[in-house]
Amino acid sequence: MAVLSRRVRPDDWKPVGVDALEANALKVVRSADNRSVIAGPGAGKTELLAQRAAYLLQTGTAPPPGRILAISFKRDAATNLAARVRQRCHRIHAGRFDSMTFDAFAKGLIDRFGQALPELWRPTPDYEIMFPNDRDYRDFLQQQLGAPPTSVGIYADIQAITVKAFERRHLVGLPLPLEGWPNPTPCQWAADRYWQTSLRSGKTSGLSFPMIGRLVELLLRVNPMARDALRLTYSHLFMDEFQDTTQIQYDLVRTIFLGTDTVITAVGDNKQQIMRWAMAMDDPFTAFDADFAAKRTPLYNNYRSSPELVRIQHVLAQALDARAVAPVSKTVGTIAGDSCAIWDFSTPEVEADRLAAFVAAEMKTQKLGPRDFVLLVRQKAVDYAAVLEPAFAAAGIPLRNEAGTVGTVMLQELLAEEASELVVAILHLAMTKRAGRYWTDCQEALAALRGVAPDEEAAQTKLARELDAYVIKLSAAHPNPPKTKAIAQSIVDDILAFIGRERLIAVHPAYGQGSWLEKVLDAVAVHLLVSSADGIDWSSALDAYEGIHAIPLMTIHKSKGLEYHSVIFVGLDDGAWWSFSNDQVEATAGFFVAFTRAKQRVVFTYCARRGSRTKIATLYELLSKAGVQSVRVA
Ligand SMILES: Nc1ncnc2c1ncn2[C@@H]1O[C@H](COP(=O)(O)OP(=O)(O)OP(=O)(O)O)[C@@H](O)[C@H]1O
Repeated sequence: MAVLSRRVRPDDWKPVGVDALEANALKVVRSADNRSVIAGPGAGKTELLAQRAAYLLQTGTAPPPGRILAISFKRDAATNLAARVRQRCHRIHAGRFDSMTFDAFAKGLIDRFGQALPELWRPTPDYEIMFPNDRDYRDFLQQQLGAPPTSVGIYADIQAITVKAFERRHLVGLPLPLEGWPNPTPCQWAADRYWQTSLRSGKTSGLSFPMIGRLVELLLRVNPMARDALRLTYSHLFMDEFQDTTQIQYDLVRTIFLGTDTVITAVGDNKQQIMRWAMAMDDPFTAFDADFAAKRTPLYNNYRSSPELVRIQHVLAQALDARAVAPVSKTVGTIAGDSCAIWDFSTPEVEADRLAAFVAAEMKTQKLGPRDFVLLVRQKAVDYAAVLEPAFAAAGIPLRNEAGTVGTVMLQELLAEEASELVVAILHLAMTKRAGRYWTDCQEALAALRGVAPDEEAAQTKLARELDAYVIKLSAAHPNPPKTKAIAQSIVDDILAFIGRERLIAVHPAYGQGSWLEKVLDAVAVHLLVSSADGIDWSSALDAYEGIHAIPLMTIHKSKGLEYHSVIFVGLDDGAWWSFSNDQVEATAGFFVAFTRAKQRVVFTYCARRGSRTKIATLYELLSKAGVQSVRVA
C-alpha cells in the first residue's frame, strides 16, 4: 500500500489500506475530543486506532515534535498495532507513534524517574520484577508478618485478612499515601509491612507490576516536572482493550492526563472482559466517560467473521448483554457445510488423530496454511499438547504450544521481544536468499538504535555499508545452523556485539533492569538450537524459530485480539470449565472471546473422558439456541 510522507489536508485524507470505514469509525478517526468506542469483536477497533494514527500523523493534526502514545494490555497487541501503523504510514510519521503495554509504560517511567521518589517509597535502581501468587501472600500474612503493634490491632485482625482482598484492596487498591499511613488500620499496617519488605529487605527491591503502577502514579502525582514532560510529549493517547483496565492503570492515566490537552481515545468491548481475576475494573468505560467527558461512539460492523458466524455470535452476545445490537457482517462466507458444530469423540487420542487429519485435509483442499488454524483450550495447554502434538506431527503438521516456555521466557513473549526480533532479522538477512524485507527491517532498527534519522543520508549510507559487511562476515562464519548450545550462544553474542548492548539498553530500558536481557538472550539461543535440530538449513531453522509452518495451540487468554480462518476449541467440558459456576459471566465472556476469533468456522470438541457437560449446560444451551448441532464423530 502507498504511504504518504507529505502532509495531507484533513478534508482530503482517506483511510489507508481498507476500502472504507463505517461512518462512526470515521468520526472517531477525525475527532478532536475524548472518545470511548465500545464495539463487538471484529468491529475494527484496533484498525480504527491504526487509521486514527495515520490521520493524525499524515494531516499534521498531531504535529511534531508531539507523539502519540498507544497503550495495550498484551505485548503482541502492542506490536500488532505498531505494525499496522508502520504499514499505513511513512516511517517519518510512524516514528512518532509509541505503542507499548501498560506494564512497559509504567516500568519505563519507574526506570527513568524512580530514584526521584521520596525515600519511603524508593526502590533500588536494579529492582527485580516479582510475580507473587496467592501462596506467597498467604505465607506473608500467616507466617512472616506476626502480630501488629497494640496501637494498630491484634493478631486475629491480621489472620482475618483474606489473600484475595490483601493484594487488590489493601496493597494496591488505592493510590499510595506520600507519607505512609499515619494511623494505620490492621490491613494498612500489613500492606505497609509488605511494601517496606519488598522495597528494602534484600539487596535489591522486588516489585510486582501492580506495585510498579502504584509507585509510578505516586511519582507523577508529586513530581510535576515528570508529569508535565509526559503531557507535553503526548498530544494523543490511545487505549486498546479498555475493558480490561485495572484501577491502578486508570488512576495512573487520570493522574497524568486529566484536565490536560491530550486527546484520549479508548476502545474495547465489555463482552470480552476476561481479566477481572487480574483486577480489571467493573466498568472502566463509565468512569472514563464521566471523568474525561468522553463521547461514547458505537460501531456496528463486523469485518472478521462470516454472516453465519456473526449470527451465532449475536446469540452468545445477548447472553452477556441483553441490549447488544446485532452487528452487520462485512465478510463473505466461504465454506461449505456447517460454520459451527460440536464434535463428540470417544477418547482424546481418537480426537487428536481425527483433528489432525481434518486440518491436513482442509489445508490441502482449501489452500490454507497451518497458521489459518488455531487449537484453543481453556487452560493447561501443556496437557493437551502431550496428546495433540504426536497426532499432528504424524499428519506432517508441527504443533506449537505458544504458552510453552523457552528457558525462563514464555514462547509467545519471546517472539515479541525486540532482542529476539533483531537477532532473527539479522540472521534472515545474513543466511537466507530473497531477504529484501529484512534488509529494510534491520536498517531501520539499527538506525533507531544509533539515533540516525531517516533523512540523514550520509549516516544512513554508512550504516548500510556496515550492515552489509557484517552479514557477509556472519554468514561466512556460520554456513549452517548451530548444532550445540555453545554455538547458538556465540551467534547470539556476536550479533549483540554488532548491535551494541548499551545502545539496545538505551532504546529499550527494560533490558537494563535486573537480568531480563540475559534471560531473553539465553532463551533466543535455546530456541535457535531447538529450531535447528535435524541438520536443516538456515531458512527452515528460522521458519521453525518463528513457527511459520506450525499450527498454534494456546489458551483463550492468549488468543485475545487474534483471528484465524478456523478455530478448533478442544474440550468443551466441565473438566476444563471447572470454575464455571464461580464466575459465570467471566467464563461466558471467555467462551465468547474464543468463538469470535474465527473468520469462517468454529469446531468445539467433547470427550466424555475429560468430564461431563452438566456444569456448563448453559453454554451448550446457548449453542443449541443458535442452531449448532452435536455430531458423534468417532
Ligand atoms: N474498515 C475495514 N475494512 C476492512 N477490513 C477491516 C476494517 N476494519 C477492520 N478490518 C479487518 O477486520 C479484522 C478485525 O479488525 P480488528 O482486529 O481491528 O477488530 P477488533 O474490533 O479490534 O476485534 P476484537 O475486539 O475481536 O479483537 C481485521 O482483520 C482487520 O484488518
